[in-house]
Amino acid sequence: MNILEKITNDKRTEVNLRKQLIPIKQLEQSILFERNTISLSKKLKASNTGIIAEHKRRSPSKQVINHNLNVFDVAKGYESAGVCGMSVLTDGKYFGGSLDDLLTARASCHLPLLRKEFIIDPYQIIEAKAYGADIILLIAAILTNAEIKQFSELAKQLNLEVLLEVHNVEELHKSIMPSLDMLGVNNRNLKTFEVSLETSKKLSNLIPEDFVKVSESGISSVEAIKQLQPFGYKGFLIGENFMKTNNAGESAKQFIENL
Ligand SMILES: O=P(O)(O)OC[C@@H](O)[C@@H](O)c1c[nH]c2ccccc12
Repeated sequence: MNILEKITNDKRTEVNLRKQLIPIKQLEQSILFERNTISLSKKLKASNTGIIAEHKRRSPSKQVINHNLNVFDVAKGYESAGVCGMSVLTDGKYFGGSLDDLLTARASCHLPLLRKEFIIDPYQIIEAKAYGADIILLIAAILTNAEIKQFSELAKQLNLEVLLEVHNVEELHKSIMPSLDMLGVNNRNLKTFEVSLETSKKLSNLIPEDFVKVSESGISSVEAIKQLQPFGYKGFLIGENFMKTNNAGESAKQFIENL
C-alpha cells in the first residue's frame, strides 16, 4: 500500500467516527455556517504575487517542520505579509493539524482560507464550511470523476470555491469540469514524495484558460515563481519554506517584498 492509500484508508475510518460524534445537522447550526465566504480565485486573478501560504507542522515526507509556531500568529503574520490566501492543514495523523487550527485561523484573519484535507466524503465539505473555510481542496488522485463532480457541486452550493489538485495528465483529463474554480498542479508526487517544478511546466498548457492555475509544493525561491509565471500560473502554494523558520509571517513578508 502506498502512503496515499494509507492516508485515505485512515481518513475513511476517521470520518465515520466523526459523523457519529457530530451529525451534519449540528454542523449546519454552527454560527460560521451561514456567512459570506471570501473568493481566493478573484484575489489571485487581481494579484501579481499570488502567494497562498500554508500552516503545516509536519508531513509524511519531512516529518517535523515546526511545532513551535501557533496558528494565531501565523495567520496574522501571513495577512500582514500581504499573501492572497492561507491554507490550513486539518489532518491530524500525518500533518499534525486539526479543525481547531482552521477555526483559530478564521478568528485571526480575513484571508480566504483553504481547508487542506484529504476529502473523500461530503461530510468533510460541510465541516469545512462550519469551521470557517472559504475553499476546499479536492485531490484527483484519490477521487473518481463522479466524486469530483458531486463534491465540487456541493461546495458550490455552500458558496465554497474548489481547488482541484492534479499531478499528471490522466488526473487532469478525468477532472476538468465547470464546477471547479482553480486547478492546482502538485509538484510533489504524493506517492513517492519526489518534487519537480517541471510537473507544473509540463501540464500548464493542458489546463483550459477559464481556470486559475496554481502551482503547489517545493517552491522555495523567488526564482521558482519567476520561472512559473510565464506558464500562466497565478497562484503559488508555499508551506515548508515559511513554516520552517521561527517567524512564518515575517518570512512570507520578505519573500513577497523580493517578488
Ligand atoms: O511545503 P511545500 O512543499 O511548500 O508544499 C505546500 C503544499 O503544496 C503541500 O503541503 C500539499 C500540496 N498538496 C497537498 C495535499 C495534501 C497535503 C499536503 C499537500
